[in-house]
Amino acid sequence: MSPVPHDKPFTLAGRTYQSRLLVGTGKYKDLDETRAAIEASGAEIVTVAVRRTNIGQNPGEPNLLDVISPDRYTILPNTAGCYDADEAVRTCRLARELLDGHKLVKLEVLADQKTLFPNVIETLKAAEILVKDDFDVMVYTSDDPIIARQLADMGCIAVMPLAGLIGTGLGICNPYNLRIILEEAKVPVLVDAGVGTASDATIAMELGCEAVLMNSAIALAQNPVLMAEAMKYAIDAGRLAYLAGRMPKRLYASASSPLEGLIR
Ligand SMILES: CC(=O)[C@@H](O)[C@H](O)COP(=O)(O)O
Repeated sequence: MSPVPHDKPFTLAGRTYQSRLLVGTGKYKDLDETRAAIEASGAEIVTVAVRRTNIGQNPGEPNLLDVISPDRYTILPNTAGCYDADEAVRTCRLARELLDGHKLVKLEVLADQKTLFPNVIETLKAAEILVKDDFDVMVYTSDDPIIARQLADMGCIAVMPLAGLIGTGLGICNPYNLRIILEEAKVPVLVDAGVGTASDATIAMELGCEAVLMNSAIALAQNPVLMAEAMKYAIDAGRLAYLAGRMPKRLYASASSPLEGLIR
């Protein structure tokens, strides 16, 4: 059952999830810390950078899947470290081979190493090829509503605009663009990248995102396991607040206690 009563389930590629928090596996001290933090986060979907993490392509070396079992978690291979469409497509095909025909991928095509900003031209190219090749494509993109719309129209199953640049922890830099993306979304919108602390995740969910993906905020916290747990509650709190509907903002005061019936 969902931790948020009366909520519709979070569904991706025909599968439903209780948790709306997706987590990465990079930057942890060791595999034990990775496992403990992911467990504390309650996440059911774990993303893995295929070009940087051994999921079977280097036999004899420690394999992440021995710690994060595909029997327990949905593994979401991602194309981190790819700078053009060809590289990203090749990486997704490698993941499909390594994971026995697995179709769900997170596409990210980056523009340069300093900003790790999405290269949207190459992202659109890669998305088109991967969708035709029968992948279920979740796509990391800029917070540009027009690009987000094109990616959804092309057949991506989820769009993942950044909150801020990867690894910056700056939080949601442009909530107004996210609002526009969310208003016209035809597929689930997940914030991906830039979350720094629990309140950032809550804001993303309050805005109406279906879920949030993060890595650095948990892995680089002083206590990753505790932060992972904080993120779990932050996501649920944001989702509840979204469903509840916030009060309107006002410029002027409005007394909290009733004015009628006052004893004068
Ligand atoms: C793990 C992953 O997929 C990253 O590429 C992602 O975008 C997370 O970014 P943060 O590390 O800023 O959360």
